[in-house]
Amino acid sequence: MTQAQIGVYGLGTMGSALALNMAGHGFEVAVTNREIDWIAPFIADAGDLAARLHPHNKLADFVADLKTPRVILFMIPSGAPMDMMIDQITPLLESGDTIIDGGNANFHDTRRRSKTLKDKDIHFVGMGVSGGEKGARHGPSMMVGGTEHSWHQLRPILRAIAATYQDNPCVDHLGPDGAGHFVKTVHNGVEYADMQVIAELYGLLRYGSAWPPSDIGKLFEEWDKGPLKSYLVEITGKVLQYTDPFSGHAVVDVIKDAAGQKGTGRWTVVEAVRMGQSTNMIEAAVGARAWSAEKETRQEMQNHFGGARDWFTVDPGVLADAFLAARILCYAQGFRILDAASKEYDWALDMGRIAEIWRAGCIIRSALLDDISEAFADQPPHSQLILSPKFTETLARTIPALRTVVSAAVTGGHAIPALSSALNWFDTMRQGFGTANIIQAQRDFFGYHGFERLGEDGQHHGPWWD
Ligand SMILES: NC(=O)C1=CN([C@@H]2O[C@H](COP(=O)(O)OP(=O)(O)OC[C@H]3O[C@@H](n4cnc5c(N)ncnc54)[C@H](OP(=O)(O)O)[C@@H]3O)[C@@H](O)[C@H]2O)C=CC1
Ligand SMILES: O=C(CO)[C@H](O)[C@H](O)COP(=O)(O)O
Repeated sequence: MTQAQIGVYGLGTMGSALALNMAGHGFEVAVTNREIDWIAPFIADAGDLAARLHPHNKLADFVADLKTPRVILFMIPSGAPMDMMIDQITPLLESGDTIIDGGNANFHDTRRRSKTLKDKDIHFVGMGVSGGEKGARHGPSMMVGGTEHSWHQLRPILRAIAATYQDNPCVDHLGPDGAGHFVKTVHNGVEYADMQVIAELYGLLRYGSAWPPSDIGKLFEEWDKGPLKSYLVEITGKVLQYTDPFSGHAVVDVIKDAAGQKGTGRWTVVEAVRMGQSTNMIEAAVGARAWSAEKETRQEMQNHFGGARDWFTVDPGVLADAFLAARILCYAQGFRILDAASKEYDWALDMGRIAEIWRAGCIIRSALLDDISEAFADQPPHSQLILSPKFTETLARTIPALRTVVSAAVTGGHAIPALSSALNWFDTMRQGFGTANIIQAQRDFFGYHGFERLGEDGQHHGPWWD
């Protein structure tokens, strides 16, 4: 039998879909799984593609079936399982082989693993994969970090299986070691914020204007035909129009309002803060998920304070503009963190290229990303999207709508952590002279920390120390 061109370890949701995608593009794929009972049913369900899938029950046989230098993709949970598998497989590998972690790993782990394996001349690739099961099966967006050697090995396979946008595969080598996983982490941070904004807009229409879920779904369907076009808007439109077969209610009404989270949103926030940045929309989204999980406390609070919200009468067109403004600000915050990390880790991330490979296949794909890639091509001042001529005009036009929505919602007692964070960030950034002079005066007063005087060099102290 021909040797396999790539091995896929982990036949869960993502690994099995990626293996089928590769086989569907003509690649010979060796496959295995921790629980070997899953392997035979996977092959049985693969139909014609089974001819190019090489199942193995033993790790040593799986490795031996691979062409050298070997390429092995792991699609398993991040953290300890990945370390354990690296320990198991490394003794079976040879110089020049590549291990890929396609899971949502913390990029610090990826950097550590790349360094450790480099000493054994094994290459380690941290690859962000986005698009969920369907994306993995029919075309994901993939963010690759690692060595040029590995990219050379992987490129033909990844370009073949990736989603395409105007014939351009949504995959690229973004930088060394943790670059790919960091970009995926920020992708997910943006995903959290965009989802939270959508949930807040839904809440305003549902609880402020008493729109039934199906009507809100139809509005999202409309929005998906214009500048707000995106995968998340599309699926929200669909989700809201489903009826629960058991109760006959809208499906959203039978889903517990407590959101899960696996860590990537939180990592985005932690890294942003560690680098002296802030991404208050993503912080708001991570926080909102955490608060949502405190359902009992919220119910107790409602008993004490009441959960009533005022009538909210804002035109859907105004909501759409507010959404567009918030979405621009959300992406802008994501790209600011990417820029900061790129400088700190010397990754030389190409922001325009990242926007390009996010245009199809991934969860945050949206019409706006096309404009963002063009905005980066024009080199916006200070690399800031909010200063890009491509967006300043749109922001000037849509911020009044965001202000209208935020003011009405806040006055009416509607919780809108992400929308209000977006506006707060915008208002902070448009003040050439803010209020941090007071912070500096306080710091100097209580701690002799010193401050800069306007137009003068050096550190100074206030008259309170004379
Ligand atoms: N689902 C999604 O939409 C996306 C997921 N990801 C990431 O992809 C990775 C896989 O996710 P997904 O396919 O959804 O997960 P699943 O739970 O569907 O599958 C997990 C796979 O990992 C294996 N596994 C679990 N624990 C271990 C272990 N300790 N050692 C070896 N193998 C183990 C499982 O084997 P077994 O069958 O024996 O349990 C199974 O093959 C994760 O890192 C996830 O964050 C990335 C993008 C999107
Ligand atoms: O990577 C993904 C999408 O891009 C995964 O679906 C991930 O699980 C989403 O994060 P969370 O589970 O925290 O919502």
